[in-house]
Formats: sequence, structure tokens, C-alpha cells
Amino acid sequence: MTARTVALVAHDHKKAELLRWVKQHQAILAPFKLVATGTTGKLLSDETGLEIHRYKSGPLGGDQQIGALIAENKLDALFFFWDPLNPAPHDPDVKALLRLCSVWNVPVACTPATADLVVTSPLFNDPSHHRFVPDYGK
Ligand SMILES: O=C(CO)COP(=O)(O)O
Repeated sequence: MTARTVALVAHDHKKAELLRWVKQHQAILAPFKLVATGTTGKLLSDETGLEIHRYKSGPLGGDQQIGALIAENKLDALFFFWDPLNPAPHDPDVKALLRLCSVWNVPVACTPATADLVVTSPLFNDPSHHRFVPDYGK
């Protein structure tokens, strides 16, 4: 069975927090196919040695590339530590990415507290668990 795909994304003021969180849960995350936006992915792979596929930087389209994975049902979870205190030039992309998680029922964690609960859930690593994917054709 191919590994499930997990995306890791953080805004600049949240990157240190995400790095700390990834190091804490590295053993759980390692077997997954990991993807990230450009700058986040470089930081995380440099600092942890994890293999991470990097898309473009968020403001240059990376959020939209991860959104496209969701639309194609190719993403299983998103850890997105977005910054609630600073405006982002690509705020519409940020909103669109979070919106698609709701559209397609993709688990998304935006804080370390939520991320802790998601990553340690027995369901996170259970290959027999399949989340409900809405069928909008009906
Ligand atoms: O901007 C981002 C998410 O909206 C993250 O992009 P970077 O990982 O390239 O900083």
C-alpha cells in the first residue's frame, strides 16, 4: 500500500513552532509521504533530515498546489500553522486552502495543541481507517 500523504505548512512567525512540533513527532511522521510549501519544507528537511517534497513557496503558489492535491483526493492530512497576528500577501490562498479542507473533509490542524491530538490519534496511523469523502455529484 502506498504511504498516506501529509502536508506541513507554516507562516514565517510560526515556522519555529512547527519545527519543534515536527521534531517531537518525527517518528510518527517519518513513514508518511511528506509534502510542504517551499520555505517550510526546506527548513524542516534541513533541520530534521526528513524527506519532504517541496512545492512552491506559499506566496508564490505553494498553498494552491497543496489545495490542488486536496481537490484530487491526494492529501490525507494538513498541519498548517498559520499566523493569526500578521497579514499575508496571499491571504486569499490561505483561506482557499483551509476552505478546501472543509469542502473535502481533510483533517487540518492549525495549532500545536490540535496537531498533538491528531497525530497521536490511533486513527492517524490506521490503514483501515478511511475518512468520509463527500460526493458532490449526488
Ligand atoms: O506562506 C505559506 C503558507 O500560506 C508558507 O509558505 P512557505 O513555506 O514558502 O513560507
